[in-house]
Amino acid sequence: MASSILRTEKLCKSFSNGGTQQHVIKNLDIDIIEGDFTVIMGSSGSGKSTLLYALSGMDKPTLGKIFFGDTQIQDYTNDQLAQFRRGNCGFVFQSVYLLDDQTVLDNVLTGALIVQKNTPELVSKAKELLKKVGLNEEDFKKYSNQLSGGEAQRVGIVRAVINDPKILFADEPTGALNSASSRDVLDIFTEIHKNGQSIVMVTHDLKTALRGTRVLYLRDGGVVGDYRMKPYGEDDKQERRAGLTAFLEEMGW
Ligand SMILES: Nc1ncnc2c1ncn2[C@@H]1O[C@H](COP(=O)(O)OP(=O)(O)OP(=O)(O)O)[C@@H](O)[C@H]1O
Repeated sequence: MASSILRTEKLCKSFSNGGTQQHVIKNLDIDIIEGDFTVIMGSSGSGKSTLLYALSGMDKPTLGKIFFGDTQIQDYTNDQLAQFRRGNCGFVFQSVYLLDDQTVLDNVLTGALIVQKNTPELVSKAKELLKKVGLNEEDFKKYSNQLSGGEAQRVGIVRAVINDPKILFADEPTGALNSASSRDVLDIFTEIHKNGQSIVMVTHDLKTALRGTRVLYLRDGGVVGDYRMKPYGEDDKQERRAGLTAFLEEMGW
């Protein structure tokens, strides 16, 4: 049976903007299921990134509870949250932020060494993952200014999964890429998900959302729509697109 990996109870996140309180997330109860590829959508400013940051321990909620498995993380200190993130979460953002003075391989290893020992097995794993995303031995020695945007994002994904995170969080991972690179990156997400990785991804892009198995639609600080799809590739592409489009139209997207 599908089990919950991340759950919120009455989650609230507010910001003080120019003296007024802006309530972005309001009493939100959601349940993220292990093994799902959950996509968070909603109009601009609906709080998608805010929710992702709260769920992943990058930011603290204003009120409410966040359960990661049986562990509640909402009252963690910044140090505890940092430790929690290192042990449980991987992150892919629109901008990759590779270290300029390190090679591709060292960028991946630097992320890994935060929680793992530098062993020949770790180096082999990093190389194997880099090869899986289409990079070769020559690419491993390159610096970030020698990579295309798509290549850099693929390195970013390897860096995010090298520590086997329980959840991979992504915020508009194809936002800065052209359509060919976007497709390559989305194919990698599909492959990672097929291998059992739980993913939570924010996007405003239909093609990206089509890769998910569940789409949560945010409005007025809450989830107003919850749409399910089969894993990508297991159904007719046109029907899948038509189904998701109809759902999003109903949501007023
Ligand atoms: N650190 C912050 N301080 C103050 N206000 C913030 C902060 N972060 C987000 N907000 C506000 O919260 C609201 C939701 O922002 P958020 O970035 O979560 O929306 P979004 O749905 O991801 O938007 P977009 O699709 O445009 O990226 C916005 O009005 C934003 O100005």
